[in-house]
Amino acid sequence: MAVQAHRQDAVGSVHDSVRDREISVEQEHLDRVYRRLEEKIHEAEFLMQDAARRGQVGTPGALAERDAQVFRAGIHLSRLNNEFEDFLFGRIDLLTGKDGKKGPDGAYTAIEPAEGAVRPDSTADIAETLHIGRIGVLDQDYAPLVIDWRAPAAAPFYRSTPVDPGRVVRRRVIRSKGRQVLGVEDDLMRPELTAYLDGDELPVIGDGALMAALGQARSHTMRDIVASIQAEQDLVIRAPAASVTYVEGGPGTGKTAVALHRAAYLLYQDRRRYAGGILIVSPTPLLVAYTEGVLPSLGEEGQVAIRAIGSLVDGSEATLYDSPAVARAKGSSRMLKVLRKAARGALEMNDPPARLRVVAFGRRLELEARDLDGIRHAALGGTAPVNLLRPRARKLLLDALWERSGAAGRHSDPELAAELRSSFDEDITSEDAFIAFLDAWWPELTPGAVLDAMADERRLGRWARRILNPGEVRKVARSLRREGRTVHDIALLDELQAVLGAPARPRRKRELDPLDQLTGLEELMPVREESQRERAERLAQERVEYAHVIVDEAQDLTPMQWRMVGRRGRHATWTVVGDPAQSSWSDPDEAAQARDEALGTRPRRRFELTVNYRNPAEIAELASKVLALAMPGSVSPKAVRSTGVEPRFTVVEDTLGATVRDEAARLLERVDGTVGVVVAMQRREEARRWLAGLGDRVVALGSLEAKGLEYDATVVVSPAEIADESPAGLRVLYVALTRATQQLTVVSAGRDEPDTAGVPDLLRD
Ligand SMILES: Nc1ncnc2c1ncn2[C@@H]1O[C@H](COP(=O)(O)OP(=O)(O)OP(=O)(O)O)[C@@H](O)[C@H]1O
Repeated sequence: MAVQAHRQDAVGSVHDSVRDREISVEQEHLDRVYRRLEEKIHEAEFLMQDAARRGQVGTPGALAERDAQVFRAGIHLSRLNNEFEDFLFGRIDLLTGKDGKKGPDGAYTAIEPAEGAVRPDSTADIAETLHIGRIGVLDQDYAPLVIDWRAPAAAPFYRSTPVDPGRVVRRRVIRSKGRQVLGVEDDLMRPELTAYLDGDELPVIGDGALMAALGQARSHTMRDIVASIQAEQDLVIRAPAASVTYVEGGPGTGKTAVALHRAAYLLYQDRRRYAGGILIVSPTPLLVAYTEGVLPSLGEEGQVAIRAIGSLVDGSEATLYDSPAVARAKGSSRMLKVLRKAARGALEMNDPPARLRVVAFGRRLELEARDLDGIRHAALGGTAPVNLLRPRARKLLLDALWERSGAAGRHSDPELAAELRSSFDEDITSEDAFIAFLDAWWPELTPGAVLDAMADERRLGRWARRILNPGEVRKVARSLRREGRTVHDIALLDELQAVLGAPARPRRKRELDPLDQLTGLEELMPVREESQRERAERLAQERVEYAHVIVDEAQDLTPMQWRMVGRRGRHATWTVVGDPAQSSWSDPDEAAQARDEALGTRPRRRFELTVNYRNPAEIAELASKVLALAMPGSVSPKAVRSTGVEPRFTVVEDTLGATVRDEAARLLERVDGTVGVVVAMQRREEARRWLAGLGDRVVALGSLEAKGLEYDATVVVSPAEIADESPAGLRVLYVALTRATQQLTVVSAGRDEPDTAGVPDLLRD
């Protein structure tokens, strides 16, 4: 288990003066680091000025050199400025290592202590002290002042536990703001040891950095967890990027946090390889907005695109939700066949001409409907995408006309015959009538046009015969007639793009990371002119495939969505994180099959996260009742905190809206941060009106929108209504019940069948 015991009980209450002394020790170190950073900033500024001076020389070589220098200095400055805030957060005190080897960051590499490091009387000397931060800083002599949290030397900060301490004796979390150290908190990894640092006994301070972090009020954006990553999480973050890293864990186990930190780690560890980009697929735009700040806080953004599953196709943005029945049909792999038929059928949707009439070699030639049908049929027999079959169809038309012309037998000499044929083809294909015919008879189709064509129920009925039932056809067609696209439509559009073979976009130059691959001015210019964010957006738009794909909330991807995501990582390595117990997809087996197809035969390394850092035990226990119904036999993650506040149960008295509003207002008074009100999807709009005027600390969410988010307190409205809304309703309810970090109120209506204490049927033992 990751949460370590503290020696505070053993040593009694630590005297304030010891705490103050330790804070001032860290303050001294932080001051040194800042002095060094300032030196580096001056160096960078000097470089920029110097480079500007050189620019006046004006030779092409000098200009290129100037740009390179300005560029490097600019990056340096921007990194330093960005990471100035709160970038030193940890320290480890270590025993002498097994060998005396040092790594590139100047720290000793041995994981285990040297034989004699601990003396027979259980005393030892601290041989090395490392400070951990968001970036690495070396002093003038190349000794490490701060180790980058992603460097191998920093791993013991996260991995070491009292059970398996390695060389670590004391692990310290440093809290600082700007240039000031505010506090320190220690975990002792070898409580049995008396360790000495510079001749004095090693002091141990504090009552748990992790608990302090977990208890903090939540805002509308996620924070990084770089100072308190736990050992089982660190194993995932630093897992080698070969093939597929597959992570399962219950609500609040840090899957999203781990996925984001892993992206930062991979970039640090092999920037060149990931110049091909990292894609993070998130379930909703709300979760994208919630997590967007984490990577910049870790100093990474440029090469990572975080995109909602409904925004993966450029030019189309999902703005609507489908009803569960429609979602089930659209997400299912049955749609694959429907789309293939639609793509072919759509060629004929605009009443194509029934005959072709052209003049060649002064003769009128004609193909009748029956001929044309035969030709279309033969052309569609090819396996290529429909748009790319057009040249084949054109060729078959010309063949038929050639045959009809009777010119084929005119020359026995093959060369002359070929010449005749080519002038025949040229004659026809330059004719306006033929060009117009081809455009109408084999139009170039776009994914959007085909999807729109499926909105016609009769047409869709034809294309989906024996694949969707008539009820599904009616509902899907109706949903496609609405203004705007749903999240499931986006995967259909992407599939259609593959089926149709939409015209390939012009190839652009592969984006190189300028830090590693400084080759010429063309790579420098855009970087200096764009903000990091603009650059990330541009890269995301230009890229179709990525070097690494991270899928968050993977349990929710439908088979069609897996196909869409799979296309973006055909040659990628993958990190897939999810929790089957939270799946809102009705048929998890079908989705698992599609996932396996997307990931191919790549070997998988499985990891499990077992500790719930979000919910207090009181809330986790209530949620586990729904888990038992939704997925009998599954094990809830272990909650690390307890608040002593039991969930509250209320029954609607007057109107649902008034009760919910009162409960939300009550919670707003009790917590400092955010309040989330989770309702069934059909009540989303209504719920927003209920909360009008309560301020921006409170938000109303449909149950599917709550995915991945968290609030200080939540109101879950009518568990039965949420559970009844879809075949996966109980799992969706489990998600809703696990969003709060401090307090939970459950509001029940009649259909919840509350008992006298207000506890709804679904949440009773
Ligand atoms: N090591 C940690 N230190 C501090 N906070 C942590 C740590 N691990 C997770 N957390 C916090 O726990 C909360 C839950 O994390 P996260 O949202 O990543 O979990 P999740 O597994 O993705 O949850 P869900 O499946 O419910 O979406 C977040 O507030 C996160 O910051």
